[in-house]
Amino acid sequence: MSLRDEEIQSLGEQGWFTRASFLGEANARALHAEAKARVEAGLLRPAGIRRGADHSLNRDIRGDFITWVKPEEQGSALSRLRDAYAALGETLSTEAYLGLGRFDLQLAWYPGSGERYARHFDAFPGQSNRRVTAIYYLNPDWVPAHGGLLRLYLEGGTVDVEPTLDRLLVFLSERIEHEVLPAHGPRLALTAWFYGRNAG
Ligand SMILES: O=C(O)CCC(=O)C(=O)O
Ligand SMILES: [Fe+2]
Repeated sequence: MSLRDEEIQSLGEQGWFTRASFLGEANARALHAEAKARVEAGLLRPAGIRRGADHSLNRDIRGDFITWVKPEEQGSALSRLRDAYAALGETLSTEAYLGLGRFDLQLAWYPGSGERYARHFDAFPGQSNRRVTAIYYLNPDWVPAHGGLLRLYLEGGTVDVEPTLDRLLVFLSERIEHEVLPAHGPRLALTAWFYGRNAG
């Protein structure tokens, strides 16, 4: 894969870019079916943020359900996405000089009863080797009333990204604070966190 000039420029200047169509509709629909099957098989667990000494989950801060996606069968749509993310990481390293290494892949599902994920960073300078966050959205039936927009907090104000089928969003994990607004329809995404090349 290759990055467009405006994507490299946006990443360098603003710390993010989005591409409305990443793998094409047929691939996106196949991925949606595989992701949904994992949800329906009961493989996802409440994410949440640990709250104090009792370690209970604060679902008001983070209401999604997640599972880590391990390397999967060749030929599956998920393995094609993993390959596409690997190619994205290499391209970001060569064309945007980001020096990325391996990545973790997570499937996240918001059932759609108003769950959200409060404003946060994915990484803090010096505390983590997470360098780049890439999110691929899988919501074929999304309409504005479903909400679940990803709000980015930028220097000049906020930008809201629609979690529509086949959309890719890429941002610098340490630089872009963001928030998932309440989801009133089912919301699926596959997120990759890329680590620095020298990370353990
Ligand atoms: O799904 C999204 O749009 C963002 C999720 C998120 O911020 C996270 O998992 O850290
Ligand atoms: Fe995040």
